[in-house]
Amino acid sequence: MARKPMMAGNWKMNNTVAEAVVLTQELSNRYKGSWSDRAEVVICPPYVDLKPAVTVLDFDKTKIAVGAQNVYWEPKGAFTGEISIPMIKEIGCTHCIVGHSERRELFGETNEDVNRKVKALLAANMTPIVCVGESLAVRDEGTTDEYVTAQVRAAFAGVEPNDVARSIVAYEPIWAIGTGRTATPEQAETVCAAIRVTLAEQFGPEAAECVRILYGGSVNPGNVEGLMAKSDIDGGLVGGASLDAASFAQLVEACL
Ligand SMILES: O=C(CO)COP(=O)(O)O
Repeated sequence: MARKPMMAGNWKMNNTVAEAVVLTQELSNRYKGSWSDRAEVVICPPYVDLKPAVTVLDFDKTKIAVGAQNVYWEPKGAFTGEISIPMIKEIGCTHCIVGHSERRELFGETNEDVNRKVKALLAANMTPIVCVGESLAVRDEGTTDEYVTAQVRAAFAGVEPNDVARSIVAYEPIWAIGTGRTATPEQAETVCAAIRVTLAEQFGPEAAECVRILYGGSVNPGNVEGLMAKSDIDGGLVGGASLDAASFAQLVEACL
């Protein structure tokens, strides 16, 4: 089954509003939706940049979608410092990263939190980009597949197959994030294939065949082609290289 490739940029905690406007203008000048029948492009800026990014990118023109990097599952209330799904949806976000390893490691996000966020986003008809990935210690123990597939099962526990089918999974080995040390295409494909097998076992082969599985971790214009050539890798979730319009454009072109 042909899955539409996706290139997603995770800006992390980078770019003020003024900087975000410049970068999104550069992106908008480059794309103008010319590739949109062959790939989906999403950028995930910090919260304060979301509305300016939606405005500048003008999805109808560029087909570049905007996602948040995190969200809380309750719709409103006394949750100081949190941002709700209705808030990001109203300003035009369609996607949201969930369970990034930085949120799990630095902010104590658990598999249960990830599951709540995934369910709440799907209930709001938004697209979760669910991040999973092992530490170097887990890889050295030889239990990567078990660890990552357990994260996938936990993230989608209790979710209906048709909702799983419209979700995105991003496999991001922690040891490859921001380190310049990319997983080899073979290493990445092995885990992405294991993720798809797990999804098929849990939710049926049809749903599993629809799920886009992205690879993330030091993706750059020099290594993207080899990764994208793998059958279970449907795109990338990119940090550093998404902060520069020219290099992000190269990544998008590589997945067309
Ligand atoms: O964490 C990542 C994307 O979510 C990957 O970051 P880098 O591309 O900077 O390694």
